[in-house]
Amino acid sequence: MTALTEIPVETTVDPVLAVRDVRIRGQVDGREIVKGVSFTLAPGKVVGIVGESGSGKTMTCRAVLGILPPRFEVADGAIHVAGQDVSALSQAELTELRGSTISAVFQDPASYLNPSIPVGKQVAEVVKVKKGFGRRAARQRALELLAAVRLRDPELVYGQYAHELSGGMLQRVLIAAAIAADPRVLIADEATTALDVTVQAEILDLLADLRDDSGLALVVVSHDLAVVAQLCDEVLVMRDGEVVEQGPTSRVLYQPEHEYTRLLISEHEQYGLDRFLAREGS
Ligand SMILES: Nc1ncnc2c1ncn2[C@@H]1O[C@H](COP(=O)(O)OP(=O)(O)OP(=O)(O)O)[C@@H](O)[C@H]1O
Repeated sequence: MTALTEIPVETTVDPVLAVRDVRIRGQVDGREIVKGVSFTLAPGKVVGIVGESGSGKTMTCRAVLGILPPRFEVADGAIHVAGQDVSALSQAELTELRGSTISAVFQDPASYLNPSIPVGKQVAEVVKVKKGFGRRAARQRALELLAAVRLRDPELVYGQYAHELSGGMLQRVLIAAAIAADPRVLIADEATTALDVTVQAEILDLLADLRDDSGLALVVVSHDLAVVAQLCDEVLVMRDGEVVEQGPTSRVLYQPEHEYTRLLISEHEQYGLDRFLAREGS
């Protein structure tokens, strides 16, 4: 009889996000602005999307979140979130999916907060709506979330208004709101772009901790290769709606095959990517 230990163990984990040959088209002029993007994301993994402005990074994310702007459509391909084909979902089901299974933070956090409601209350509101908590429990959970994103005095921050907080603190509040319903995927679209280098590094560390502690899978969109180098397992390089190169981050950064990737790397060397590459290689 075969010993149990000799039976091969299935190690493949179901992806939490699978994007297959997605094409996005403007319905007015028929222009294809994303021309076939594919990747899969397993729990606890991080995929990065880099490329110049207008290359289709944000539109790809918006398609994944089911929030393309009016008159844009996914013309071809498929998106599965936690095994569900998003094209088969109703608006109500998509709304339910957002926040609870897949969530996002963008640049300019202040614009996502109501200026006249204390920020903690806004996080508590997400907990109430998405988790069905009562008022007191939602407040308690919001305080825990503010602590989890390493805001130093959660009680104080809870009652503050957006204009009283720095950009880095606001981004932490937004991350707290984004993870309030325990999503499995978080999209960070240029989430650290507007922040100074030290605060950016702190937010990237925070995202890495969330990945390590809860198996959160991340999609990190950035025009900054150094950000992607720090966090991502796999990277997609986009230009004009096309993925010109894709693969494990270390391979793409060490042995870029595409001329455009080489250009991006040389442009970033002055921002410290060279230091990252030296550390990885040593
Ligand atoms: N709301 C919109 N209405 C019309 N066109 C849009 C809209 N948003 C994006 N586009 C167009 O879609 C294309 C892809 O834009 P997208 O925002 O995805 O690029 P990106 O790579 O995220 O750039 P950036 O780094 O500047 O955010 C661009 O040609 C852009 O002009």
